[in-house]
Amino acid sequence: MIDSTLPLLDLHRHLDGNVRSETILDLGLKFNMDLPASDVESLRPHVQVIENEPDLLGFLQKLDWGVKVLGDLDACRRIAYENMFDAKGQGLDYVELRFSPYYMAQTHNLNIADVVAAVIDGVKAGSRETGVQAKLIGILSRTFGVEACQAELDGLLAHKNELIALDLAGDELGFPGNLFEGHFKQARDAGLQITTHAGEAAGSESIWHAIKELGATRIGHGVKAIEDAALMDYLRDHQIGVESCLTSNIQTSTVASMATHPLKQFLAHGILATINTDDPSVSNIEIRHEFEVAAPQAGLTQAEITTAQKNALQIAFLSDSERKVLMGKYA
Ligand SMILES: O=c1[nH]cnc2c1ncn2[C@@H]1O[C@H](CO)[C@@H](O)[C@H]1O
Ligand SMILES: [Zn+2]
Repeated sequence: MIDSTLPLLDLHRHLDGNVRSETILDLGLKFNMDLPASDVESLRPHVQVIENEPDLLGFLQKLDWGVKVLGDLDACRRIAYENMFDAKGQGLDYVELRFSPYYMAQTHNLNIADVVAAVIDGVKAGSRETGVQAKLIGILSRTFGVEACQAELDGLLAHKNELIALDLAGDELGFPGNLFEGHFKQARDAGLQITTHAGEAAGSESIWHAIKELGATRIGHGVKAIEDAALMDYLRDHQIGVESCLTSNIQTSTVASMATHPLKQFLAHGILATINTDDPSVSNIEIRHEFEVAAPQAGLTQAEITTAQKNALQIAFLSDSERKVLMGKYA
């Protein structure tokens, strides 16, 4: 259960992995695109995980239609705006929304920095109207390679004051973190914090690299840390937060079953692990489901679920005063 005396946060949520089916259909019509279906039900298998995918890349394909229909900047703004209302509908008090502007810009050749501006604008408007607090994390989509990621970084840094952190997502096995050390140095020099997807498809060495070479102070997924006792201690001792995404990890076949998910062991070890959604519309889940169905299936007790909810407050990219404001609503 969600502890209703505490704020509810989602720290790992891709806004371009949470595009409504109705919006995909609507934008497909608007931009005269050849969609694989013309109603929500028949679109479902093209944009949602129906059965667990054999691997991460199979899962990631399901995000593609959500960005292919982004025919102009208004469309980018729209999905960002709608994400804030989805968050509100789930009772979220604070979200860190992440997005890959290169991925969003790619199909229709949009200007990357303009896509970033459109997303910022949509999230700000949505936040104002819903009262849900939001911060934005820029993503480098490693799948498109080193040069594309530099163009993506340039677009993000053009609006660095509106972003809180930089992430690295996509094909972790095909494009290891060492290819992106220069990118992350630029981001840190620009004042961004770092959280990267690591130890999802690749092993614990990818997590070590993210921390030591990319400067990550939080890790997305981090599942493979469970295979490395020294890393488990390091994460705890250095208060490196872990953004766990239970259902996503099953759907990508990163973890074989909910019962064997390492989140419970992360918490027992004293690691600041949290419960998050990843790509809500693609996974066909929401934060409530992760707390109320997935977490108990992963063996978490109510006390552990509450600890995860508290950990999110601690590791969120918030200043102390912002954290107090968020807590104040529940005092
Ligand atoms: O679970 C995940 N693991 C790795 N990369 C992901 C995941 N979900 C989405 N993306 C990646 O994030 C960018 C869009 O925000 C895309 O690069 C997408 O492939
Ligand atoms: Zn993710």
